[in-house]
Amino acid sequence: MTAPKLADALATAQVVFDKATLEAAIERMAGEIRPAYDDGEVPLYITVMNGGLPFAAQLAFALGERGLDLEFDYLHATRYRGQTSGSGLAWLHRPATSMQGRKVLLADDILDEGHTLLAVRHWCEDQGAAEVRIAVLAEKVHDRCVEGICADHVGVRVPDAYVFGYGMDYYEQGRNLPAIYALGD
Ligand SMILES: O=P(O)(O)OC[C@H]1O[C@H](OP(=O)(O)OP(=O)(O)O)[C@H](O)[C@@H]1O
Ligand code: HPA
Repeated sequence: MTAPKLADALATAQVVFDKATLEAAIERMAGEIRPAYDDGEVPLYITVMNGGLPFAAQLAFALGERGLDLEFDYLHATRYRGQTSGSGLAWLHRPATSMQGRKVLLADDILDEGHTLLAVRHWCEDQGAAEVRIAVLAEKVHDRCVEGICADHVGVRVPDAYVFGYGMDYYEQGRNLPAIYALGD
């Protein structure tokens, strides 16, 4: 099946957050997160691929500017697989670094229904993480979120529509758009 075209989606999509607003939100988040690591322990910074990549990079620099060192690793768990609705979670890569006794900071693009980050957080806890903190660029506002998950740090709240850009894909396209768009009707 050929994927719907990004250009067609952009023709009717709305910009919900532009680049300047997102950059400011990430700076604010870094300011909020920094004091959680004042004890000098280096957190294990886990990027949730693929969508979390641009946000995680920007947040890492903003934390570095505030004097916080991070140890990097990543995981890839996906339940949308290039589609606009989710199904079962598939783990494509697990971090190689031991989490035993570590403070883990997860960076992802979006908390939508919460299944992905709930499973990821449980996995980190099962691996012996001493603490798991979650930072997401966007949280979707609706009442379908699973019980037992919330983000500790949120950049922006997005409406209940399929969103893309700034790491998030439209059929694996548009991840490097420097704004968040909501898909039109
Ligand atoms: O809260 P949920 O409803 O579980 O959805 C959020 C997850 O979905 C997206 O990942 P996706 O499965 O699209 O994988 P990708 O990052 O590789 O695109 C996104 O990056 C989050 O990890
Ligand atoms: O609205 C979304 N857009 C992109 N990826 C997603 N993963 C969960 N929800 C979304």
